[in-house]
Amino acid sequence: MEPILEIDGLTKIYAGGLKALDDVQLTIKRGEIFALLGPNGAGKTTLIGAVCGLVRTNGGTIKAFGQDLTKNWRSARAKIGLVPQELATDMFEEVGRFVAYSRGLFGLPSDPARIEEILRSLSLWDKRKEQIRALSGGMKRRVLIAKALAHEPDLLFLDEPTAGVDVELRRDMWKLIGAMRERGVTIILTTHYIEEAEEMADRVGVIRQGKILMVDDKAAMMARLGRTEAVISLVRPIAELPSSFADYPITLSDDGTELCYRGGDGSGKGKADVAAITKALTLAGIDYDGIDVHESSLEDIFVDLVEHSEGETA
Ligand SMILES: Nc1ncnc2c1ncn2[C@@H]1O[C@H](COP(=O)(O)OP(=O)(O)OP(=O)(O)O)[C@@H](O)[C@H]1O
Repeated sequence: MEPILEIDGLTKIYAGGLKALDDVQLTIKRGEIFALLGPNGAGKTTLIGAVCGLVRTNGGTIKAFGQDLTKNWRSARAKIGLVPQELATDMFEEVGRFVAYSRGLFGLPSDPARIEEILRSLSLWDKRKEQIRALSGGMKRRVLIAKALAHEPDLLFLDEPTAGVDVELRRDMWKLIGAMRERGVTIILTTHYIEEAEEMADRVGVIRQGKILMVDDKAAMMARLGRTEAVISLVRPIAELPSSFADYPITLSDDGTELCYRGGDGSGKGKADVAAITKALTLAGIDYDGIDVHESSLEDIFVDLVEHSEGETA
């Protein structure tokens, strides 16, 4: 199927000379949820801004729905929704009017039934006559989502959709994002909460200093870069590792009471290694009284990736 968004060689240099996007290559498939992960200042918002026509780029191409955005910006932009990080609007505006108004901005006729459906799905219907300034932070965020959905976009950008909201609201948001995907909306979200990417995304991209470090299916990324860590506590300290353990990525703690394994590839190899090691310990007459096994999460992988690339680019 034709990708919904194709970004090629995209570069953005801000006025002060800072390269916020550096030859970015990214293809988004229709119907997927794509999570863009990156530390502060990595270029996530700039990338979204470039696709949404808010940031003027210095080079590269952006094709959405098969159209070159630099040549045919308007019709493609009408199919894109953006939920920005912050509300930049007239805070005295009424919720309902604010949301409904955005259809007109994209040349769509008014559709009160559709607006009602969106407001109800976000639990905003009862608040429709309230001024935006009277809402809580989480509710304001829902208003931003409602606004972005009002013109029925096929491609939706959510810039940090759950930053600063409480856990309950975050879970509600995840449900809502899942429901949008059910409707066929392609979703690109940026997040600091790796748990969010782990929960929601089909694919994950990692960006740092304007460069995309890696893009992969979430499951494939965890399988390829995942690690197993295990700490085996010994009953009595040993002076050195028996030579039969030489093939395993194990270290012995300084006091000789703990074996630390760090290996595997996220595919189950690590657990099999740990099982084999415990068997070998028994054979060697070394008693142990505890095993603590930890499979790496997307968070561990992300931290690893960003730290390594820091070493490379510093
Ligand atoms: N208008 C601007 N003028 C100059 N520099 C800018 C401008 N906007 C962003 N930058 C810089 O560009 C870099 C990328 O910023 P961007 O906001 O895209 O990052 P981000 O990944 O969205 O960060 P965060 O997670 O903190 O929101 C940062 O170093 C930022 O300071």
